[in-house]
Amino acid sequence: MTIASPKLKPNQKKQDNDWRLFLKLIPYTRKSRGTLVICLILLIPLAVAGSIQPLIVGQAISLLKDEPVWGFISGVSVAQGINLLSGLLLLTVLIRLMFASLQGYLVQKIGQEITAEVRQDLFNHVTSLASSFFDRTPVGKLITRIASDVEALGNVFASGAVGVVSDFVSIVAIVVMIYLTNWKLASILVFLLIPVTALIIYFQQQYRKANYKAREELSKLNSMLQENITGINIVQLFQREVYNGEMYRSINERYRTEVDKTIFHDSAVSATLEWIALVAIAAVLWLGGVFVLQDSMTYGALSAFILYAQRLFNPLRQFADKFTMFQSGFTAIERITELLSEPIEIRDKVISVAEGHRTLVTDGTDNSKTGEIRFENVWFGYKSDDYVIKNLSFTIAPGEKVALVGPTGAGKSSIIRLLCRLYEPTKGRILVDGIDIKDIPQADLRRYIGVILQESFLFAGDVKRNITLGDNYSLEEVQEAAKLVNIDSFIEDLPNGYDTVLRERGTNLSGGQKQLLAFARVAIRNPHVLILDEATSSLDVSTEALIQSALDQLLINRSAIIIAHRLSTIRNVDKILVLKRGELIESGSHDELLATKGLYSSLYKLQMLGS
Ligand SMILES: Nc1ncnc2c1ncn2[C@@H]1O[C@H](COP(=O)(O)OP(=O)(O)OP(=O)(O)O)[C@@H](O)[C@H]1O
Repeated sequence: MTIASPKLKPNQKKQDNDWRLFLKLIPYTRKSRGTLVICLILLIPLAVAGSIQPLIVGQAISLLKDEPVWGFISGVSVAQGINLLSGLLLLTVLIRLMFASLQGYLVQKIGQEITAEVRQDLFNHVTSLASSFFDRTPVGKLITRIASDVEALGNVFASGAVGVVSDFVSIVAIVVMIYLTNWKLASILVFLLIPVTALIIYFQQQYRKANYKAREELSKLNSMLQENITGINIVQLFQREVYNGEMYRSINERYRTEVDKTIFHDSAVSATLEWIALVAIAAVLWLGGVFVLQDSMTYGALSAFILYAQRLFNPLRQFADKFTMFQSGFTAIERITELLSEPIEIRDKVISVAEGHRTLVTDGTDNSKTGEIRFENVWFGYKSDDYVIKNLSFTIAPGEKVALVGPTGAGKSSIIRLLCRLYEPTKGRILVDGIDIKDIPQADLRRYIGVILQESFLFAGDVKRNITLGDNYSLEEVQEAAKLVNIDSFIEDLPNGYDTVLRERGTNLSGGQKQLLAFARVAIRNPHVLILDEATSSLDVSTEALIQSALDQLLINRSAIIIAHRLSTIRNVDKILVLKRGELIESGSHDELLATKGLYSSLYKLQMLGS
């Protein structure tokens, strides 16, 4: 399920936007619809029980003052009447107590269900977004949205949503009751409601604006915190603690200022209501006193009225409190919607049945005829006007080993990212076994190609899980893969072998050790094409030799693209493609390129001189 909507900026909001935002959540209530209906039905007994309580108190006072009372207590003694009325009052209290707790529980439950579903949708959506999205979005910002915005939304449902409806029903019930009791006094109260409502709406709007800004500042604050924790080594090595602390302080200060504004507007609502409630009670006492003196109103009715006046402002105050939460909730929905409507730029092509699926051969044992890679006039730039790959064309035949060589920033890694479809070419086509990669489901493509990067990411969990990554491989298969890349003895030497628990991001392993696991991770998947992007550069010479001999095994009958700065490691490949600023400038075998005396030959000679 996804919420798709045009992006909303805070200053573009129209009045009805709040409700439009709210409606976006309706699909999420589908599962809890039954519970929601029960909550709404419970509102009726709750409102009725609440609104007759002042009347019962009024009747008791009338009974004591010998004024006209309800029929069923007029024929009994005062003591009996008081007993009956107390019993009735107790009953209403019990009804409210019972139903209010049941309703509270059910509403919380619905809130949690909806929140969980929104959170899941956000996770699924964010993990489907293309790399370019992550290039421009700070991690802390994403985490804030997924964690605290969803939480704010949860709070709306947990105590706000049905609560507001219940407050509204209470207000309506009280208004009906007071009009039935005395329309003149009732009109004073209702008249006072008008300026109160206007003031509340004004303060709420201000609150909403401040809240949006506060959330934005919180995102920035979290981004910075996340950056500093992730890069803690650099922060400490370059003594950036004080400098970064100052930057953090200034964002923190801005966040505090915005939160202050939200608190001010929130308190302003409560203070206004407090003040108006007192004015209302004074007005009722004054005018009601006059009516009692003129004998046009009973003491009992006046007492009931004073209680009503208090109660009318109570739900209004709660209404205002919840409105604050609602405003935070709307801000949260707005920001969540923004993220959910972030387009998934790289999608699998929808293929009609007639067209048929074009999938790669992934389960054959003979890899020698598969794994052809062709770039056809490919152009690509991370920014639209700045090409880092320019009109690139080359073909890698099945089983061929090709090295990409070139100075830093020449575009070698970008070629790999394009081939794995982490980014889309701006122009041109990339084909694998004659099929445009846009026509291949991403999962198939990425299963077909095994990539080992310079630095591998490890997840918290044990060694085995870091190799299987949740796929269904037996321990024997994992051991076999480890043996294939010569790292079985390394794993067996770990404290608990394959069950050794790795900490987050694998910090209890060295850079080279992490890399070894990455080799097993790819080997177990038996890919048709192997890509090594500076994969062995973090290994010491003897480990590299060990891995290299394993790699030679792994590379048999498989196409491979190898990126290496140490040119001595790629001497034996079938073909070397030399890139400079995104362009292919030389191509051929090691010997051919040396003979042409171009960029490759000068790079190679420089390295030979160095060593
Ligand atoms: N995520 C990104 N966003 C914007 N520009 C990028 C991004 N990644 C790389 N670039 C730019 O693209 C160009 C090519 O980068 P690429 O990583 O492909 O080079 P490379 O040849 O692999 O370099 P190296 O040998 O240093 O790894 C560089 O100029 C780099 O600044």
